[in-house]
Amino acid sequence: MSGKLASEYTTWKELQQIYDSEHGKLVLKDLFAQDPSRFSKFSKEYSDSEDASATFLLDYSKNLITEPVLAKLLALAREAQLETYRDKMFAGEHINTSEDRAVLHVALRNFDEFKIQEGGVDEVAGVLAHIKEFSESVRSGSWKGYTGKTIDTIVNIGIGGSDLGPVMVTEALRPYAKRDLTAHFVSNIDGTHIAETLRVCNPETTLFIIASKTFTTQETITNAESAREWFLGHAKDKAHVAKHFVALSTNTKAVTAFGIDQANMFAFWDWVGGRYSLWSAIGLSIALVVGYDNFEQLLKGAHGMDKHFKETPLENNLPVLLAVIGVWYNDFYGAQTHALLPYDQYLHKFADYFQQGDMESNGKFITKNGQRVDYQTGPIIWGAAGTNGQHSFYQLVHQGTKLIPADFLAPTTTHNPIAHSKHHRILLSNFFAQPEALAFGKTEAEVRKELGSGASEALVKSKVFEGNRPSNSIMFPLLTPRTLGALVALYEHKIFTQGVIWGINSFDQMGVELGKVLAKNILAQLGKPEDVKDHDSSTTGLIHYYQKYRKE
Ligand SMILES: O=P(O)(O)OC[C@H]1O[C@](O)(CO)[C@@H](O)[C@@H]1O
Repeated sequence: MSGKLASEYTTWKELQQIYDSEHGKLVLKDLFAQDPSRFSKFSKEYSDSEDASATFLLDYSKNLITEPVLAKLLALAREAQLETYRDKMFAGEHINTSEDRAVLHVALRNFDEFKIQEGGVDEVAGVLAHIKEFSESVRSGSWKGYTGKTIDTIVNIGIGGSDLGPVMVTEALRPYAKRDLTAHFVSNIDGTHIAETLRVCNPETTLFIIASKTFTTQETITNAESAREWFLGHAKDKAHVAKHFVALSTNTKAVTAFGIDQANMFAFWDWVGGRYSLWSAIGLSIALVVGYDNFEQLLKGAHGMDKHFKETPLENNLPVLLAVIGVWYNDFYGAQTHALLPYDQYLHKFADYFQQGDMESNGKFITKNGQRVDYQTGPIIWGAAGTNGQHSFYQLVHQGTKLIPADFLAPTTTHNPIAHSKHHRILLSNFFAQPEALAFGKTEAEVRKELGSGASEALVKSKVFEGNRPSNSIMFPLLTPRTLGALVALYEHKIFTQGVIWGINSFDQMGVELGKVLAKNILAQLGKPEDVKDHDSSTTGLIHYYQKYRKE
């Protein structure tokens, strides 16, 4: 990130030349045929240096790369000064320049290993101790509600990063969950979300966790106020709020103004970005559901990946490899999306989580220096847990007109080996087959042979799979808290690396502001048709339609 646009880097131009002259030769079938050691060249095993059980294999051999292409992509990362920016992040420099903030989610899972200078870093251990003490008191039943009953339900009220991380992780770590503690997550301002949740809650045994970094987010505060009103409708006495409402926030003033005791507030700091906050107090619901020890394992797993990212040469650095290969497709092949396809039902929220993680981080057309980019930045992230996607959108992935790079993820061992792991073997056979089909396809000659001479030309053509569609495969022994931590941090650092290459600030989110301001203005005009002012005819027409048909 040298003040230049990425497209001005020498290596970028060289990559463009390579793409222009050689991409036609990058055919996976041929690349594998020419090199029997391609898999061993282009795959790496990660192992947490302190706990070898947190390990995974990254196979990136089914990508449209050769050793020279990969070397040039890594040279691009170097020309963008990735190593310098990585070190700045770990040192606590204010690399979030537009907000003049450090970017230190890595400090939340550091356990005193790296030296990081920034106010609040020395308070991390204290907040973790608070999370431990509180989560253990709720889980053990010693924390009592206003009628003396133990808590059996938690409702996390938050949105964006204050919701998606806890949702994704509590789903991913269900095998470790306390089964008699029900967790709900309310995010949407649509009253249906809180109403349907409260319908199944008992005020005497429910704990509300109000999760908001700023404690000003309209959705969260409105939902929290409705929850408090519902609660007081039953409990009557405001003093009981202390037993049933806690806050996770950086904004002490707003938390106390809401009526939550400061003793029941779990703090974090402005250097924790919302979409990187599951490791902070925002993870309280995770600790409640899976227990503090498992939450700590999650943090340690992420820390292991932080160490790997910080200390490993780029050639062997897994987040960097994923990032530069992503840049290859995004900026040279013109791919617009990237699919995350976990073959693990527990990871069914993984793509949703990284939709915010990646798209809110790298969905930007202005560089840190205020220049408009002349290349694509962050891809559209999407996906679903296998094998559901196969019966839905894989048709387009295999035979559509778009190039869709994808990551396939799967555990070798399932938490649910029902029917002697028959389900898991079938699941994995699909996990192995899909990348193979994408990469190698099926030729016209093969189809003809299969159909015999009577088949129509149209039928033959429709059954051809062009192949040469790239993917990464990630396999791990079992989805444990530590492995999950490592995987999430792997993608976080991939996003960071791509942001550095593109020269953008991955840590602000100015693009969410305009809609919020317009909505505030419109909210004040919803009363009467004559109040509706200063809009285009479409927006005015829509508001008038609402005013005509609404029922209170
Ligand atoms: O935690 P808060 O402050 O309520 O913010 C929620 C979310 O809103 C955003 O600021 C914008 O969508 C996200 O970055 C953030 O995760």
